Amino acid sequence: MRSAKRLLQQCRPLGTQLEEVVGLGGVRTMITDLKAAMAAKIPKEQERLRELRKECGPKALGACTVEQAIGGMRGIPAMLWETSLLDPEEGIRFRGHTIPELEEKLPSAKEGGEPIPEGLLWLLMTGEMPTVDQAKAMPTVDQAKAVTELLRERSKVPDHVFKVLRDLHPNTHPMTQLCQAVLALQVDSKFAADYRAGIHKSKYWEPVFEDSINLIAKLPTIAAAIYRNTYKGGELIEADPKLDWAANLSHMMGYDDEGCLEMMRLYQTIHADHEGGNVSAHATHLVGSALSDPYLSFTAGMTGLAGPLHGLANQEVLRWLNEVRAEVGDNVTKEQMKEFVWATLKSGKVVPGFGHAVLRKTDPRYTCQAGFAARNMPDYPLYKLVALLYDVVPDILIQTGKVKNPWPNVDAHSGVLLQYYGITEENFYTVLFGVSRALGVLSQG
Ligand SMILES: CC(=O)SCCNC(=O)CCNC(=O)[C@H](O)C(C)(C)COP(=O)(O)OP(=O)(O)OC[C@H]1O[C@@H](n2cnc3c(N)ncnc32)[C@H](O)[C@@H]1OP(=O)(O)O
Ligand SMILES: O=C([O-])CC(=O)C(=O)O
Repeated sequence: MRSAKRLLQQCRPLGTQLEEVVGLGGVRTMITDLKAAMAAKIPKEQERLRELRKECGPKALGACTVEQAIGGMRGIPAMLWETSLLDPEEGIRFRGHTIPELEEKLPSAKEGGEPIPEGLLWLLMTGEMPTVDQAKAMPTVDQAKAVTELLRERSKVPDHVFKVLRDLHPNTHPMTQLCQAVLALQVDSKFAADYRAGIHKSKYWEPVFEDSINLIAKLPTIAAAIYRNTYKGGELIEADPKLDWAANLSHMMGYDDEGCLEMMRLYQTIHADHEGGNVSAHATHLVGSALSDPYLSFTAGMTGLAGPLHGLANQEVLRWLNEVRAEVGDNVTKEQMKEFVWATLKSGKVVPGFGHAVLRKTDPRYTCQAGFAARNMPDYPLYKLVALLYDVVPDILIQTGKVKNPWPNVDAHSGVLLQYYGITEENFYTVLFGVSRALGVLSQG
């Protein structure tokens, strides 16, 4: 199943822009409070959806074939997904912006640095690029910085959640731990409480927003606790109040290298959203449609992300690369690599990190990470090994005659960046993916 957004664009009334607010004395101010920004938009968005239904309700979006029904509804434009749009040739656009555009336009923590996910969250939720405080004429703080503060205020994780994590079987996979921790937080769901109290349906968005922000704010601490419990003897590290959301995740895991902080900001930005038809987004949305609260819905998405054909592929890529290195050493030749790829296919396995349900070109998130690696770790052997795969794998997958997209996806490259900065425990990688994915699937709401 895929987003119906492109087909619906023809029916879209004029887009609503986030308005500047004229305050007391006629001084123009810009909304920096994310909830206020949402409150200014939501009634119009609700109206737009009603209009869309009224005007375009009976229009057909496309045909549905038997193959699509058998193939898990791939390619059927059957879901409205506002936050991102996936083009098979071009890749993902977040609210209309490509990955290179985001790298250029989103605010960063330091001059010319990587984008911060707080800016992306503002963009995903409001549909507007966050302002930065460069035009000093505006009596405002940076909108992305305001999101950093909002998340910091809500970041405290209740003790009972740490207890749940500590009591799990020591072999529990980090993704299973993530799901358990999020479910443990559900006791504090504002949406569940307000629903019980009889909230009017036009107001649902408010407690959903509160739950979503509370959850996003707590995820770095939860992820870091899973990491430290599983691999570092359980000694937790406090958040640093000077750091932003993604940098704090790296810091609480125990990685303070400036390069690693920048890598984590980029990683958390680009993994956030991939339209609505992928398993994690679809599962979150599906469960949410039963009015299950954001904690329950997000957990459904995470159980899907934990599958090896979806988010767990980043773990599988590293395992697979380590098998190559164990068998032939670090200086793998092109011929040895080809043999290894064929052996993988002949044993009935997939080549992890290659192929895609929608994309028909190299994933721009792969290209973005390869660019980061070229800038920051040009001589790193694992980076070179992944670059060699790019030369070898697509040709072989084409020769199988059945793979629709032989090019690498996001998961082919993310492990290289993490390994370089010392985060070597590949079983943990999908948790980092999941923390980022919360930004997209919870913004879609
Ligand atoms: C964040 C993400 O989720 S990105 C995806 C991460 N997953 C991976 O990297 C795992 C490897 N890739 C794959 O398994 C697939 O390409 C998927 C799951 C991503 C997409 O699956 P599909 O939409 O079914 O792909 P496609 O239509 O090309 O599949 C046709 C055939 O090619 C096979 N194929 C597709 N990709 C690969 C691959 N990388 N290696 C081997 N075979 C493959 C499929 O298994 C299928 O075989 P079958 O007819 O014997 O069942
Ligand atoms: O879109 C998909 O099917 C899978 C994917 O790349 C993602 O969810 O990031």
